Amino acid sequence: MNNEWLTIAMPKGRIFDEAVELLRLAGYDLPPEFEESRKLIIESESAGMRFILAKPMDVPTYVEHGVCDVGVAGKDVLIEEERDVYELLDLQISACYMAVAALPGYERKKDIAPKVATKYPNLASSYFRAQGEQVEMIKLNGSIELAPLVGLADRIVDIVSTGQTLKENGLVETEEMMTITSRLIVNPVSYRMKAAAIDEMVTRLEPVIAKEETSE
Ligand SMILES: Nc1ncnc2c1ncn2[C@@H]1O[C@H](COP(=O)(O)OP(=O)(O)OP(=O)(O)O)[C@@H](O)[C@H]1O
Ligand SMILES: O=P(O)(O)OC[C@H]1O[C@H](OP(=O)(O)OP(=O)(O)O)[C@H](O)[C@@H]1O
Repeated sequence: MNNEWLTIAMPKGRIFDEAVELLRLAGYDLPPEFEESRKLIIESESAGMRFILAKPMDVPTYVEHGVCDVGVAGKDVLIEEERDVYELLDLQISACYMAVAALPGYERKKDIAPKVATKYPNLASSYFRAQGEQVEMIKLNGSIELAPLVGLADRIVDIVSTGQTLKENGLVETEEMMTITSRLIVNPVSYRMKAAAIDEMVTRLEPVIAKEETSE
């Protein structure tokens, strides 16, 4: 393994294709096996880069521990995970937003803390704390919209993109909390030791992001 190379933590799933496209537009030569393979470590000799393919929620962990120099992670994941990493760039991909939702007509009962189901307990707790509202958090790992339907929770905090999941499950959005996009993050030590390669990456990505933004 060449230690001069940049090691990049890429999120598998939704963000992956858009992140790969951005890197290719920035001029990085990525192997065609990227999109097809089941390999979890992929190297590009011409780009001088090694990619590891991780679960989106784990990307900041790989970067914080320094096994990856940089990574691509949703702002939602960065807020939830609170890892010791620097955020370098808003890549403006995989845009969505975080919202509070409930069954129509839901009203908070006096003196009882409402139950909130979410995949993002830290993010949701700080949001409600900032609002001065006491809630009981129920951590789920997916199918969050199910919780109010079966009486597990009064409200949910979850990502909304098209709104289709809320609609099809008869839920309504009560508060829009924050917009979410994917970010380029870096390990603080890597940022000092591999400053030239990381700065070059930012310099190459910036015009591509701006161009993508104006073409939307
Ligand atoms: N509609 C959406 N739902 C969820 N995440 C979205 C959506 N649109 C964009 N995103 C971004 O994609 C990331 C999640 O990607 P993905 O759904 O592939 O991972 P995941 O939630 O860990 O998946 P799973 O647990 O289903 O494997 C989020 O962190 C968010 O930044
Ligand atoms: O507004 P929409 O376009 O409908 O997208 C939002 C839905 O997508 C995500 O779920 P995902 O598909 O990742 O499944 P999950 O429930 O297993 O997390 C998210 O948690 C919402 O449920």
